[in-house]
Amino acid sequence: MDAYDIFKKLSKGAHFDFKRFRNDAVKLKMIPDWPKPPLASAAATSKEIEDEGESKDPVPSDASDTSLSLGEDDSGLEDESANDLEGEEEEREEGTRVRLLGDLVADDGDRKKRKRKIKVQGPEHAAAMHREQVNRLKNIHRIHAWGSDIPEPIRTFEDLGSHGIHELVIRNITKMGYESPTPIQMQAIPLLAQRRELLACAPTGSGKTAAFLVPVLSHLKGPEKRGFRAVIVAPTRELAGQIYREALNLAEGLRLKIHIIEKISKAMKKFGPKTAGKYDLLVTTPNRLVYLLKQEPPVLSLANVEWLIVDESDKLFEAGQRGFRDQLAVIYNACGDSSKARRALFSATFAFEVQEWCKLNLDNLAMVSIGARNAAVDTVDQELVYVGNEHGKLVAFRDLVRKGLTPPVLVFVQSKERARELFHELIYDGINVDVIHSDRSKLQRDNVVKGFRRGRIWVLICTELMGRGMDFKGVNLVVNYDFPPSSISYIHRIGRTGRAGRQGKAITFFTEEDKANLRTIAQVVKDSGCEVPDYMLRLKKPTKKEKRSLERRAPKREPISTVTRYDKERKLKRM
Ligand SMILES: Nc1ncnc2c1ncn2[C@@H]1O[C@H](COP(=O)(O)OP(=O)(O)OP(=O)(O)O)[C@@H](O)[C@H]1O
Repeated sequence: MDAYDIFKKLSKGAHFDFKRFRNDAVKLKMIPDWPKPPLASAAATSKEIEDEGESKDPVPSDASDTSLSLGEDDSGLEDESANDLEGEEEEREEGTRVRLLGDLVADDGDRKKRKRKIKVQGPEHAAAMHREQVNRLKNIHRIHAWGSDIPEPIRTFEDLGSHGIHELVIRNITKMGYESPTPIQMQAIPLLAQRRELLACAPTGSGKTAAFLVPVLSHLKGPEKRGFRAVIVAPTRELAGQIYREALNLAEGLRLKIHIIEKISKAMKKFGPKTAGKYDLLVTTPNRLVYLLKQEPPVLSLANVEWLIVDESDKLFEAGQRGFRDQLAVIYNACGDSSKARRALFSATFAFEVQEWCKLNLDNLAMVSIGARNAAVDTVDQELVYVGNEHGKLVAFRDLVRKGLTPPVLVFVQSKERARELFHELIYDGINVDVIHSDRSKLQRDNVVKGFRRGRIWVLICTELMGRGMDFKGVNLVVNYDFPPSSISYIHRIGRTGRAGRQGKAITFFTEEDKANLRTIAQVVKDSGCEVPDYMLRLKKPTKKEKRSLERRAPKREPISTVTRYDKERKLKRM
């Protein structure tokens, strides 16, 4: 048996790529060296190739650049010829001999296999491949979507054009330096562009604001002088202010009139019947809006509203804030033709009650969730530090300062009083520190936020007020001076750092008082990839009742003061 025979035997049933091995075959004088055919014939259909295979003529003159394949069709996956091939196959008998090289022939023993493979190709095959790619994209970005007719996620911002997004908005996205869409933007924008009602849940700092602003602004297109056509509701005025600024940036050039309700008294004068018509988009907290709507006659009209967006929806629905559902009903009912008004709710954390409410109230609901629900972002390096007692917290914080803090730093405490106390302790330590809580005037709050953004304030002491939605670029460290009341609060607080893919750090102090919630929060820390001591995960789980009571009432703590009770008692004894 010579090499030729061996090759013949070995190549039986094999795929032979004529394009790749033609030179070798010519060198071995297995086939004559014909000139290359023009491209047109290289693109000969599979049917032609198969017909050749049946030909009596051993090597037709234009066969040299076609791939003869067993088990595969190289005519192109989406080529209709694949379908032709299918028909052809049915008529063939088993055991046909197929030409491999020159006069080399092999029994087509793989006939059945080939039949099956060829059959799945064609338009259905292309559709299956496409679905597979979409699924892969969703898996990579951990996009989960539920509902009927969910559109495909976009891959790039260029794809927005095919979803009808206004070209000026696309230009503004680029101007803002956003290079590619975040997972929530990939899926939520096409859904909202189809005017679907939506419940969306995506991690802190993952670009939810743009995910709703882009389709809403694009839908508004330009000024229409019909009054508000979109309303965005957020839980705090600081967050409303932030959304307002992002809306102005994304809407540049659209000439839309975007308004934020800062002061009720101002709004009362502003929205007279003559002026109300000139606004297009309203950003507000629910209390202010409901107050204005409940005036007789209502101070503003939502008769032409087409979009109602709720940011930080689970905060607004939180237990004890039962009122918000009623407020939302007041707002929604004020939207003239409510069937025209589409609603979308966004948050970083998922609440079962919100989902149930949406299922009950929203029309043809779509739900999107990115990654694991109620998880901390994995870009934050987290640490839980036992500090013994209240005095230990001050010592530990001063130790952090001594070792060198890299500003900006956010420090969370559980109440306004404690925010004040900590501020008075730290103000003499020579660090640029300030404090924000709901007792400070609006002007003071605005100035503090501005100062922190501009780097004038290095350490900002705050209450839960700053926990939601606030986007301070480059916060390096979050310190939970007081243990958070729940894992949800923990996720939002530490989410002020490690935003938009940046790295961040979070340090959480705990004492004996915080044992009840320690296990739950330690689990969140562990799930996001950080280390926690095993004993924490073995602690007793808090009951639902305990959890709820902790959420409502933070543990009573010693005042924040360098002078401890022990020192005070000793001082008194000496007197
Ligand atoms: N596609 C993008 N590419 C880069 N940066 C982006 C993109 N989209 C948004 N950002 C930026 O990411 C940061 C976080 O965005 P945003 O405040 O909307 O987050 P979020 O998901 O609403 O967070 P939170 O849950 O804390 O409210 C912002 O500074 C925003 O400018």
